Amino acid sequence: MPSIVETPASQGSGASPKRAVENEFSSNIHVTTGAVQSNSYRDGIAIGFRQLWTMLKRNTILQKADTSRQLKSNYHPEPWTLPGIDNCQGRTPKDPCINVMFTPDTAEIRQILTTANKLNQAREPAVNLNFENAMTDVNTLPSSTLGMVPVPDGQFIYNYTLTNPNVTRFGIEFSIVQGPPKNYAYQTWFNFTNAANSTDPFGDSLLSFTRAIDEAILQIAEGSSATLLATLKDFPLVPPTLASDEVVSSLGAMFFFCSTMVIFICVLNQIVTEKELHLRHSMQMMGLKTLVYWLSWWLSNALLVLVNAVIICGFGIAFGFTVFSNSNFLALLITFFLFGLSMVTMAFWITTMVKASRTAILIGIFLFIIGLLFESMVFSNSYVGYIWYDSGTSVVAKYVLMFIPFFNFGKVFLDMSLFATGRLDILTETYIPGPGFHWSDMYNQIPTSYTPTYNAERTRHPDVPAPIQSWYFMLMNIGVFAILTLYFDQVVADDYGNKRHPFFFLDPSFYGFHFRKKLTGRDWIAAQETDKAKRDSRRKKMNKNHELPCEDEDDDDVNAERLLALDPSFETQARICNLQKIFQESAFRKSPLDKIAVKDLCLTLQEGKLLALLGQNGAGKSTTMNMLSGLTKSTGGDAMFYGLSMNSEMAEIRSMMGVCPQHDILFGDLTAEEHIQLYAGLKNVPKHEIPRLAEERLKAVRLWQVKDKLSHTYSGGMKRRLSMVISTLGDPKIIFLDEPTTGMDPTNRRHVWSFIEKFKQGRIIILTTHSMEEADILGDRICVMAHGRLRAIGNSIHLKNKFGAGYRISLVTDPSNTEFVKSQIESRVPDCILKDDSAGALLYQFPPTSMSSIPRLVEWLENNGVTSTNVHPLIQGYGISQTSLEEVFLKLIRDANPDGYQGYETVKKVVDEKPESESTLRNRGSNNNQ
Ligand SMILES: Nc1ncnc2c1ncn2[C@@H]1O[C@H](COP(=O)(O)OP(=O)(O)OP(=O)(O)O)[C@@H](O)[C@H]1O
Repeated sequence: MPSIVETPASQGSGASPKRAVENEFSSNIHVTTGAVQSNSYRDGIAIGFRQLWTMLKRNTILQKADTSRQLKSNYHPEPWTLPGIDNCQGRTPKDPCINVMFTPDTAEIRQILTTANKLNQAREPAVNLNFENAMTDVNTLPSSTLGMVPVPDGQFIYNYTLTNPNVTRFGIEFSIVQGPPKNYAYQTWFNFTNAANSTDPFGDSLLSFTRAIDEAILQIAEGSSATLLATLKDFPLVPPTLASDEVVSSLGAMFFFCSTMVIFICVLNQIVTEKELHLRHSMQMMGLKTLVYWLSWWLSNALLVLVNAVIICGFGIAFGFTVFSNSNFLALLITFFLFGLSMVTMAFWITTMVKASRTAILIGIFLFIIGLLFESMVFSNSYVGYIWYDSGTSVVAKYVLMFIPFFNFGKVFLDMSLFATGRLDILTETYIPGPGFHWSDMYNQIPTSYTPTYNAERTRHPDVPAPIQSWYFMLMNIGVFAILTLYFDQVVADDYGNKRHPFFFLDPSFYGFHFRKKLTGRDWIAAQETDKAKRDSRRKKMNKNHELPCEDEDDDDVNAERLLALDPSFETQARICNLQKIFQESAFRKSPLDKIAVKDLCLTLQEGKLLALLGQNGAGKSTTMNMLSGLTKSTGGDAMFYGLSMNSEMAEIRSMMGVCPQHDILFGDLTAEEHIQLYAGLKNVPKHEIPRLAEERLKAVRLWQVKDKLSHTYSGGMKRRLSMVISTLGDPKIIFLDEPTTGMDPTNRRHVWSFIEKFKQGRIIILTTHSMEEADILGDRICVMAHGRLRAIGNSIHLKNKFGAGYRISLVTDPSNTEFVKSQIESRVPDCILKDDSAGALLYQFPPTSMSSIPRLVEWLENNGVTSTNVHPLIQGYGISQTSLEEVFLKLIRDANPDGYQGYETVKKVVDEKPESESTLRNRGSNNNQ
């Protein structure tokens, strides 16, 4: 401890006492602090150990004190007056019972029991126990309460108490060995449970009974040499197998609900994935009917649900669950089947509103959890399970519950399990087997004995309907969900924006009744013109506040094609008139900013003449194909194929149409041959023809060798070839091929080209492509689109001549002759353009206007070229080439994009040039401020 002392130094220096204290203190502190620092760690451990030791000592002392106090009380218990044995009680207070069963029945044992009875009489309360007739049958129940009953042996006591729980109060099995010394041994059987004849070993009655027997033996054996051995044994309990049965009956609805819900989630996933991959659309384009589509899914899932129901019922019976073994098999099977079907149909309905499979699975899991909680909480006991049927429950709640399949399933399963598995009587703890669930029970209202009294004050019983009602509700669920599926499938917009009017079902044409007169070709064309005029005036009105960019004039050929398409006297197999597609920015209103993907397209199509559609990305080619194939609804105009209108008779057109969409329409888990079988089936190709067709077509596109491989193992080019072949099934008169050769190697592409070339006879084929070579080779007519409009149309030569730069001639001469050769060429073709002149190599361009002069020039080149006689020719060599289609295409695209083509569809000028609104500017300003 630092000490405060006055040192001589402090005194001498005249320092204040405070300073002296500080100095002293601080010097001491220094030492002390050092000592504390060096010892604190060790001291800390030492202190810890010391504290631990102290606490251990304290605990030992406390424990010793506690034990000695307990021992003291055990050694010297409080005195206790033992009561006598009172009368037994049966399963219920009214039921007769047996007080004592004893064995063996000898005079000596009767003497012991008589003495014990007498000794018992001396206590309060006491019952007088008489000897009764012997009992030998374990199934005999007493008709009145019995005193002391002789029985054959200990095994009988075991069996009897097991068969008839809570009937017997005590059993006593003697084993007396005659001495000397004589040994009195006995075993007392007692009821260990808290019910009815409870003989709680720590309570009074068991002690009273053994005490009475012990005293009786001591009294009888008094004066002789004897030993006494008393043991205790509890009666057997209800076999443990009942426990699992109890779980199945109370939570079965939950367990069995799970297997059906797995099917539910799978259905959601399968159908939405099919939609997501556009496989459903492709099948519809190939003629698949909506009703057939749903019915096929429904039937295949019905089979799955049936198998699931059979497996559940089979396993339930095999494992011996009473709810299965004690119920009518057919009733159980129908219950599981109807539940499965209603969940499957509910899944169908959900799929109509979901577009992504991931969302579908999440919804499935969510409903699974909700259902699981529902089944486990509501239908795990009859109290909550039946509370909904009370007159006090709101009618709305009842109706809402009716529409939930798992509510109806839970209810009927609860009914069955209550009948089948019986119940444990709470009062007597006795298992009372159920009467079993019979077919007739489906029609009977649930008896009030099964429906708990749950309102103590008003003691109401819910009026629980017959189980069959839940079946009716499940059937109703199936019907309602099926109707909702078909309705939502029509009115919810698909990926292509197709949807019907919410009241489409009021239109007689939906049911196949067409009261409107079919238009003749002339009237149909007139209608298209009127329609276009209306559209134009509407659009003008809407755009009056927006300055639209000036559109350049249509090309002559395009105008001529328009006139031809709108000329009723022109005979052709198909024509497209003023076809238009606008993708709206907002689902609710039209706006000048809506995307015009295709604008007033007019075309004529002839059999045997393939039309190749070229255009930059986003030009509107696929949208045109989608409209023509019925995948997307047009927003204006129409097309007529063989006298059938695209807008109103698409179903008929589809029967003669084949489509190879831009994205492959293949099922990963089907082989090439199975695809042919599927789509040929949809196209109604005669069954016997399908194998021949498959071989012929697959060989043509070189897929025959891999016909048995699953399509997901195919390369991109192979998938494209298969999609192409599919579009040709069913001998279609109209074929749409949207970029059919994308991703194919040159060899296979040529095979496909030759296949298309042969196939186009007698058919209308429209093909879109980005390959100029493909268009050049296959296209009888080529049209180029840009920004949704037709820019040029004609055959390859015509387009090259019209839009190309003409011919190019390159030649080589001796540099000394260059000027002479130039003068000769320019005199023969005055409007030629010299493009290159270097070291005797000349490159000339001849515009299309100079076409007539070219033969003369070629003749002169030939005469002055290398021949067998002329070894030093003026012209050492020359070559002539025409402008390629690619150059024509690039020129047209350049013309259509005066501001430069970025490689993608530019946003409409009107958007670019739209003046920034005040609010936008304000927002920008505030963002900058931030
Ligand atoms: N569902 C849609 N919603 C909005 N705009 C769309 C939709 N489908 C297409 N478009 C737009 O319509 C225009 C034409 O698209 P389309 O797919 O027909 O072009 P394309 O000529 O087939 O292009 P590509 O050669 O790239 O296939 C594009 O600007 C595109 O962005």
